Amino acid sequence: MGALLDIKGLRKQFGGVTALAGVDLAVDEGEILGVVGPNGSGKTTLFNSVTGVHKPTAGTVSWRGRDITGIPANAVSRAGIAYTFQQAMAFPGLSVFENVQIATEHCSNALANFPWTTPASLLEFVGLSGLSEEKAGILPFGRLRLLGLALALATRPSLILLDEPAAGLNDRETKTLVHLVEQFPEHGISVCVIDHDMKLMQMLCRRLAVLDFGSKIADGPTADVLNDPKVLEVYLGGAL
Ligand SMILES: Nc1ncnc2c1ncn2[C@@H]1O[C@H](COP(=O)(O)OP(=O)(O)OP(=O)(O)O)[C@@H](O)[C@H]1O
Repeated sequence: MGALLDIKGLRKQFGGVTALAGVDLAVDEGEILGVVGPNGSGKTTLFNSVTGVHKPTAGTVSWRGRDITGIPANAVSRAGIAYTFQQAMAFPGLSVFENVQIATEHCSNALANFPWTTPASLLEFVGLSGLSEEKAGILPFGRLRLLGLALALATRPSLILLDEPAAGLNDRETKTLVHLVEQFPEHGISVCVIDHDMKLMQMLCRRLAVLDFGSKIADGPTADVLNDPKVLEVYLGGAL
């Protein structure tokens, strides 16, 4: 069986800056894949070039065997790919419940056996039931992150791209996040996650891909990749 998401030769140029220099990356059904790399190595550009935020300069993105290269963000979402940004996106003046309600109402994906089809079930899953009447704008950062996860799940995706989901979270919040994300594959949701927190990546991902200057320099089982001399060299020549 082919990969769920199959990226081939992806290239993104911003004027004279080569953010992606021809990246191949496949996400398989049911996996949690990690993408790491130093600042500016192209991780967010990779997500942006898959999700319609940027049009790739060259290369292809296939989704379940269909070419989706350069399609707009709303079409990517309808296809079943959700994206959580580094900054959680929610309407600050609306309640937590209303935010999730709007997201569920705009969902047209009919994923069989999807467990969280109502705003209440989504809020319960991410542990925000008790805050459903609060305005999203007053939520502390960690809770806002959980709301971002609920909003992504509300689109009933088959794949979620998480961009630095644990940035700014404390240890307890990070554990909560890991506990939630670990459950996604058993509900038919694959995951591709970017983060700098190697402890988090080791907890979540059996496979890691490493970007450096817009090129993939390693891709394989997490423990192997973290011991790869090329990867150690990129991380300041030190142990991770
Ligand atoms: N919209 C843009 N316009 C111009 N250059 C950009 C743009 N977005 C990214 N870049 C450049 O592309 C390169 C890759 O950036 P990107 O944000 O993808 O890296 P990253 O690995 O996600 O970094 P970080 O870990 O710091 O978030 C960098 O040199 C960055 O300055």
